[in-house]
Amino acid sequence: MSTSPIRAVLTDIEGTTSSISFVKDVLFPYARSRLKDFVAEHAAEPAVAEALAEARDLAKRPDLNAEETAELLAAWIDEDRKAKPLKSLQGMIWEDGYRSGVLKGDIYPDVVEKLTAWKADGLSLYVYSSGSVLAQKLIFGFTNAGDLTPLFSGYFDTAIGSKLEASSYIAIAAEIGFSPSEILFLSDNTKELDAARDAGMATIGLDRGEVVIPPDTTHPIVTDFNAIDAKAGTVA
Ligand SMILES: CSCCC(=O)C(=O)COP(=O)(O)O
Ligand SMILES: [Mg+2]
Repeated sequence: MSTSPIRAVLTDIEGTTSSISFVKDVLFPYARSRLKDFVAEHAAEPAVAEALAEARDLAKRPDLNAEETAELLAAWIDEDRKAKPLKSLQGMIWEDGYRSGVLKGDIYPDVVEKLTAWKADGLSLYVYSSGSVLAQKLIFGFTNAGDLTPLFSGYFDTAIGSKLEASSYIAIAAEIGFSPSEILFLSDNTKELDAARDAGMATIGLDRGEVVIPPDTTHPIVTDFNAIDAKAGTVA
């Protein structure tokens, strides 16, 4: 139960506003199938070169050439590694797909309805996802319900820190200018919810039927956004 009125909602994406199956069965295969060609064509561009260098650093494989680094990154997609350089490159590859109309951000209808209502009710809305900020703007910018980006006041990825560390949530609160206790964090991952609660945020978990929520979790759990009283930071 939150003690101060909630002024902002911070939401995860995969498993919370969009299905895990959309990310795993649509977005990841799209990026994986284009990764090698994308790296071959764009390896000299600064943002791509930086991501490739960061991947080599993370893997402690400074010897890898661009093609070998693309193979390493493809293996990371298969492992669902939430590695920042992989997430940066995925966003760049998805951009073509969204802009050409091949990809459409698949956002749950209850999310569109409730985010719109919460915004109209004066709450500020933010995103915090392992997907890059570019990927976040794309998934919400090119959705099956139109461009939802006007709903959001800001986006955060793991450049601010790991989603499993309380310090990341404290940094987000400081950046958006609210006290942690004025922020409600929504996620399907109870470890992320633990970190946000340790930072002082109100938390609600989403059980969309795709992950096993630990039965002993102490976070309130809902199956969709309709069951959330965002201003109270509790289950409706
Ligand atoms: C931003 S859409 C792509 C989602 C993605 O790549 C990802 O890793 C999502 O992780 P989340 O933190 O939103 O569960
Ligand atoms: Mg998630």
